[in-house]
Amino acid sequence: MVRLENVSKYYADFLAVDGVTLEIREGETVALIGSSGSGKTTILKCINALITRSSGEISVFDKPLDEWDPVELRRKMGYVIQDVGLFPHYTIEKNISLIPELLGWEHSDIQTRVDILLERIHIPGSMKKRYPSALSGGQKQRVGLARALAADPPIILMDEPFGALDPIIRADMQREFLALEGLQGKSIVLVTHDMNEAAILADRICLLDKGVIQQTGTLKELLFKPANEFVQRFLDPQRDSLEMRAVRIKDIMPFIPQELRSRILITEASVADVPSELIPEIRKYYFINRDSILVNFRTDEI
Ligand SMILES: Nc1ncnc2c1ncn2[C@@H]1O[C@H](COP(=O)(O)OP(=O)(O)OP(=O)(O)O)[C@@H](O)[C@H]1O
Repeated sequence: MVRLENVSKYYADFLAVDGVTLEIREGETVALIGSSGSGKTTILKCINALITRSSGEISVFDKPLDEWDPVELRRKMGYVIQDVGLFPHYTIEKNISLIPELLGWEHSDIQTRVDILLERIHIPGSMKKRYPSALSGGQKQRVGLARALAADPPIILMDEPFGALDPIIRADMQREFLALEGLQGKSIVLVTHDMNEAAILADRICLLDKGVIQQTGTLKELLFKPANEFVQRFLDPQRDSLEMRAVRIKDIMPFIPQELRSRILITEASVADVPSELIPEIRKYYFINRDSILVNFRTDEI
């Protein structure tokens, strides 16, 4: 869907992205993660041609980026950025309509689309004539997402989409994001600083340091088969909570007593997603048996 082959980017003589090779497959969410300045935003901007790479190849739907008509490329990619980037002098409705207008949609089709999207992001239709300054941070974020989804692009690029939100709204938005009709089936590249966010939202995680990919893989792979010491150290501060996210209830079922087992209904869920009243008990059995539980993850089964 989107393929980067040995992509590098220099700003003057500073190498910000160094030989990145990465594929984002149809329908998957890939998180680009790494410390500040590791090149995440630069990679995203290279993908949507906001900046030009210095070397390497990028293709979208198997067509080299340079062969795409810029308007057609925008049609394929929605872009969501941290400070939302809503135009303050345009109403909510107008902000969401921008790309469909650019693409020459009929006025009535645009109106219908705006109403559908507002409903999906749980913003009352009565608010569509408001300006962004009259919205909360979480609402602005949702309108930013609606704008990116307006022309139903198959690819969504998101740069720290929840970065400006306080932790509680952030957690709410992450949950909404996972459930949002309209995002299902899309290929998503998500830039984040937050390993937990990557763990919750992404199918695969691409960890960068100083412009170089250190490892691309599932959360399990990064946790239990780190490619190098950098990966290991990057995950260490949150290792317990990340393990809870990677390990599923069914993985620990044999290690918990029958009485507790009968209270757990969804065995496909990760340990982190069990009902809050069960978490302390499950954690207890998880930590007592941790080595036995994790043995499978350290083998080739991942
Ligand atoms: N226009 C520019 N001119 C010069 N250097 C730049 C420019 N844009 C980014 N850089 C540098 O390139 C490096 C990578 O920047 P980039 O914004 O891609 O990193 P990032 O991982 O997204 O960082 P952050 O998490 O802080 O947003 C940084 O050292 C940054 O200072």
